Amino acid sequence: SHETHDEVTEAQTPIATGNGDGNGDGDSFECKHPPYTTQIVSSSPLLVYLKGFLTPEERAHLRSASRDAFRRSAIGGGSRSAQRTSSSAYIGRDPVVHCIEERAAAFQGHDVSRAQLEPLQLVRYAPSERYNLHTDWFSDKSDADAGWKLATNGGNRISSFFSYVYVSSDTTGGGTNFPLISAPKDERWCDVVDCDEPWERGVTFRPIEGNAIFWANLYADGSGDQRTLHAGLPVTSGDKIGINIWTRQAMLAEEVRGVDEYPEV
Ligand SMILES: O=C(O)CCC(=O)C(=O)O
Ligand SMILES: [Fe+2]
Repeated sequence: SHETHDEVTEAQTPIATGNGDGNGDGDSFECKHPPYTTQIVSSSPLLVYLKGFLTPEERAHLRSASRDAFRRSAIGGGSRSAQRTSSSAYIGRDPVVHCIEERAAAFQGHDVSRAQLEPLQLVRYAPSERYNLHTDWFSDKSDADAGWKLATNGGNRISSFFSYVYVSSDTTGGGTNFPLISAPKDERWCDVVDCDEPWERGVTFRPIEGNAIFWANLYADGSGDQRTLHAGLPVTSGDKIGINIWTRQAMLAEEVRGVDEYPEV
């Protein structure tokens, strides 16, 4: 219909026209959430697959806004590690980021607010780079600065989104593997799941631009769920950029989240 056509045009034009500085602060941007689809992969722990969670325009913006900010990734405690050989970049809040934050919070229901989200983190992998098996939730034993994280900053990570921002056409490898979650059985999953992996490896999602996985990290009593163990498998060729959206149990201090320049109206 005419209306549908208009919506598509509006969703695509504003970011592209912006003010051209790549900061997403052009005043023409209007947040329009894409009609992404969701499917449950596992109910315990909860793991949901989302198709079309990030639009092509949002992905292009995330890439250009983070281009110069990548540094060798750290793990808990702020240290470099052979466990995680990727580069990461934190991206400041701008209208596009705000829009993605709003979507990520809304997906989790009315009891989760945008103020519980950590600053969004992009992760870039070049060939051979990977992130070995880990959980995203903090355990005070493994994290040198867990006290800082837990006390002042909203507690533990209740959930994670990992979305694929960029996957070069020659990319091989680079799936996201959950060894303790059973792979779904129906062959229709094979468009997003690597069905060539042996079943004892659990489930491996192939990196597909715009799609995302969401999972719950904690049990109802707040303790970490070890079954959420996962890895960013080595990229064997090409490049992969993903984004982490982590939600805490409570609102984060402004010193962590940054002043909210784009409050909800
Ligand atoms: O790269 C991936 O597929 C997963 C990355 C990840 O788990 C993380 O950055 O915490
Ligand atoms: Fe992770």
